[in-house]
Amino acid sequence: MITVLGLGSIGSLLSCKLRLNSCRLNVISRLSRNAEINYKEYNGLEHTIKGFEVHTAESIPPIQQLIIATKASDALPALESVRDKLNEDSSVLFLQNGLGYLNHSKLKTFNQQLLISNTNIAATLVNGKLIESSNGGTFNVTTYTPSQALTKNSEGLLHTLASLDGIDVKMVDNKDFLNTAHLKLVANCSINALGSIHNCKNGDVYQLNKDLVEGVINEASTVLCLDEKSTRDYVLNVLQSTKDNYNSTHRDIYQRGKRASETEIEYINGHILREADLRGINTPYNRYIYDDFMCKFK
Ligand SMILES: NC(=O)C1=CN([C@@H]2O[C@H](COP(=O)(O)OP(=O)(O)OC[C@H]3O[C@@H](n4cnc5c(N)ncnc54)[C@H](OP(=O)(O)O)[C@@H]3O)[C@@H](O)[C@H]2O)C=CC1
Ligand SMILES: CC(C)(CO)C(=O)C(=O)O
Repeated sequence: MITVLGLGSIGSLLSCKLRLNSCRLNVISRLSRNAEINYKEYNGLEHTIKGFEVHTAESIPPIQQLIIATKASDALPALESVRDKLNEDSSVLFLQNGLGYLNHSKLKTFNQQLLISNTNIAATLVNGKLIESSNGGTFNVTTYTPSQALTKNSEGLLHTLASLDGIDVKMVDNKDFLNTAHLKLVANCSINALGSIHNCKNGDVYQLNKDLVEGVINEASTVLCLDEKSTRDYVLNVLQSTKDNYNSTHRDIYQRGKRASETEIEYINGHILREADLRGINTPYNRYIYDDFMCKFK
């Protein structure tokens, strides 16, 4: 059985899709929440989704297959909070945006199989209502430890994920994963901070910030050694396919009242700045966006 840790936008979306597929699941939330989600599918169909149990980390039964659906900075503390509920053969899937948050020696103390992924599905939870704002999407998945064979629980978890409506799961090797993660990072570098600064949907980011978006794509492609044209095509495609979404950082700022330093921008534009620094590359557009965001929401 799958356990979803974190009942925000993506955790709720996966929980709803699992329930619509008649899968049994447990969810973990820090707040006591109603075990009911009002879900509006991308195609406009609305449902009230029930039938899953909301637990705390303390009350959750033993976990076989875990999806960590928190923000990047919460992912390791969240995993730690359920350490004693995992068995040796449990499987854990990360899906966070951003890079650098898993570079922690603590992860090596987990014997369970860890899977890392990036995804282009999109959703927003507004006032208790979950709005799906992408027409499905893909999870690019790899094992955290390179070239590991999948365990039974990992296979089961990915098989269930792939059976959900609109969800595609691609198992890739570590090199290809890094490539997809880098592309996704450039999309997030172009969208999340700017969408928050301008308080706009993804679909309006480009028109409002054409020069900045083009500058960020150019810089990030250089830093991450990506082909600039295909990176640009990828970013424009994400902007279009998620045009009705307020990005996940926007929600942290406007709905949760988080400060800039508590958001994922540190692992998004911040990651590019750190990599650029290491390699002596000048990234004025990224620097401008990062500083503007940090100053505006300090
Ligand atoms: N939203 C989107 O469209 C997309 C998001 N992503 C990525 O997916 C990840 C999740 O994003 P999103 O769903 O938007 O984020 P949200 O902030 O909406 O949800 C995160 C949830 O995690 C919960 N949480 C954090 N720590 C714990 C913990 N220790 N125990 C239990 N619950 C915890 C938070 O709970 P609490 O309410 O208590 O703070 C919150 O409900 C992020 O990395 C994001 O960048 C990727 C693609 C698209
Ligand atoms: C794909 C996108 C930009 C969707 O909004 C996202 O990853 C996010 O919101 O963080």
